[in-house]
Amino acid sequence: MALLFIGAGGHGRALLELLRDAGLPPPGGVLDDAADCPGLACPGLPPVPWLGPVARAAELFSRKDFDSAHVALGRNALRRQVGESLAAIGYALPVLRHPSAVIAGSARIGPGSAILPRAVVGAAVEVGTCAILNTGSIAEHDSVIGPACHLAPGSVLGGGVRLGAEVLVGILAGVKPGLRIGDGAVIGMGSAVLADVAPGQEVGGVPARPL
Ligand SMILES: CC(=O)SCCNC(=O)CCNC(=O)[C@H](O)C(C)(C)COP(=O)(O)OP(=O)(O)OC[C@H]1O[C@@H](n2cnc3c(N)ncnc32)[C@H](O)[C@@H]1OP(=O)(O)O
Repeated sequence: MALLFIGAGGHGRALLELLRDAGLPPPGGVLDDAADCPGLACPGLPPVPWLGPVARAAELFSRKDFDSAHVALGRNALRRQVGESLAAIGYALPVLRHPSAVIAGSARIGPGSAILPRAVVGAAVEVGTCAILNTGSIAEHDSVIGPACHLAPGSVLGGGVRLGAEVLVGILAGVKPGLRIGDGAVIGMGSAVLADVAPGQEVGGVPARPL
């Protein structure tokens, strides 16, 4: 059965390329709440038809049109919420992994996560559900990445960093080994994080300070 995508935006396009590079078939359809959604399109790839709003997921599952899905939404909290509701319906949430990603054999990747080109996941790393490890990001050994976190392109977690749920580590940001970053925190792009970050806190700069 075909894969259903949720979200017809830029992250969805990145994942279409990932599927092609991995030699996997494109999704059979996409759900998106935008009323005028044209479907998911990327030059040179077959268009993915829009099948309606996200609320149609249960009906499509019960009709046996789809049995697996991927949430291609950039907003962490929404991606987690939609991923959990799809899992409750019964959808399988496969990990989408680009062939150029390097994932240690001892790492564990949660269902619904996406590992983009040249991401590196080190020894004994644990990644929760519906995470995005974006292009060229690095999670060093023993790091723990909570559900629906996003390591943006080029960001780096030193060894043993612990991220709560729904943390955004911005483009090219770095986190010193062993630190803890609380649920929902935002690490601004280009930051150097040298101390723990509280839940919900937004930090930026070198060294990173509350914004
Ligand atoms: C494939 C992809 O594209 S994945 C994309 C992933 N997304 C990212 O990596 C982006 C992460 N987001 C950021 O870094 C943002 O700048 C945020 C979330 C930290 C702040 O965004 P906003 O709330 O819109 O803040 P805004 O731009 O209004 O700036 C507010 C202040 O913080 C400062 N600031 C913003 N971002 C940073 C940063 N990364 N580092 C240091 N200072 C910053 C601004 O200079 C400004 O300071 P001022 O008030 O003295 O002028």
